[in-house]
Amino acid sequence: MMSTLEAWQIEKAFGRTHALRGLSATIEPGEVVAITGPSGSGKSTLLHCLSGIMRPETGEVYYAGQRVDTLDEAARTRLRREHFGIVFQFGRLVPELTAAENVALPLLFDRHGREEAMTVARAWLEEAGAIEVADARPLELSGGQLQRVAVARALVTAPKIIFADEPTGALDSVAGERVLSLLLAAARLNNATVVIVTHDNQVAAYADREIVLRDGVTTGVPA
Ligand SMILES: Nc1ncnc2c1ncn2[C@@H]1O[C@H](COP(=O)(O)OP(=O)(O)OP(=O)(O)O)[C@@H](O)[C@H]1O
Repeated sequence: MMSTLEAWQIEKAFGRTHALRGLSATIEPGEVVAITGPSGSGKSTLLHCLSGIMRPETGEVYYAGQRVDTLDEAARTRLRREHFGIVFQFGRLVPELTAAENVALPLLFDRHGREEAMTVARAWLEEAGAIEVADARPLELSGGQLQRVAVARALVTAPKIIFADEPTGALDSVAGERVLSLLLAAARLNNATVVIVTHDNQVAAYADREIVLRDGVTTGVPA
């Protein structure tokens, strides 16, 4: 089974809004997949269901052959910490911590010693082109720097799958392209799968495959 990710007929509603309406998708190990589609078509909801942040109401989600959607919160959190890395649009770094401490955090949760965690964190900041801001706090960083730190944090545990929700959405095209190529290069180092939600056709062009959503289901027709 390896690290295949599968969704079978998943449905998720928020009140009367049916964000996902029976969506099925399979993502193979090592694939780079862009989830695209118009605003409100369910892209982020799909990412949240695949990554175990959210549970669909019906349908099934599997990671490496293991059912994910029926796991309780603690087990899904453990799965995310051990196997997944997640990059959000605005970094979502902890403001009180330095960039290096933010990157080290997943390792500290994983019970690594502080010194080792900081060494590995700095190595990933170097890889992400953000070593010069290692000791700065998030409020002192530009959007591009924030996202490079967020990428380093997502990769520090060598995840099997990297989920990114509009990782370049807050950046201009030059900074966005830099963050994206860095994310993909780092993923390749680990043979990781990459699942990116994006509005941006340029970002989608980097993907091996596009999953196009419309009204909570996949469509073969590009948006
Ligand atoms: N937490 C929530 N509470 C209520 N409604 C929600 C919630 N999350 C998503 N929705 C609704 O579900 C639908 C799908 O939202 P989702 O964020 O998945 O779409 P999207 O394709 O990622 O949109 P965008 O490109 O604008 O980010 C939308 O109508 C949205 O308003």
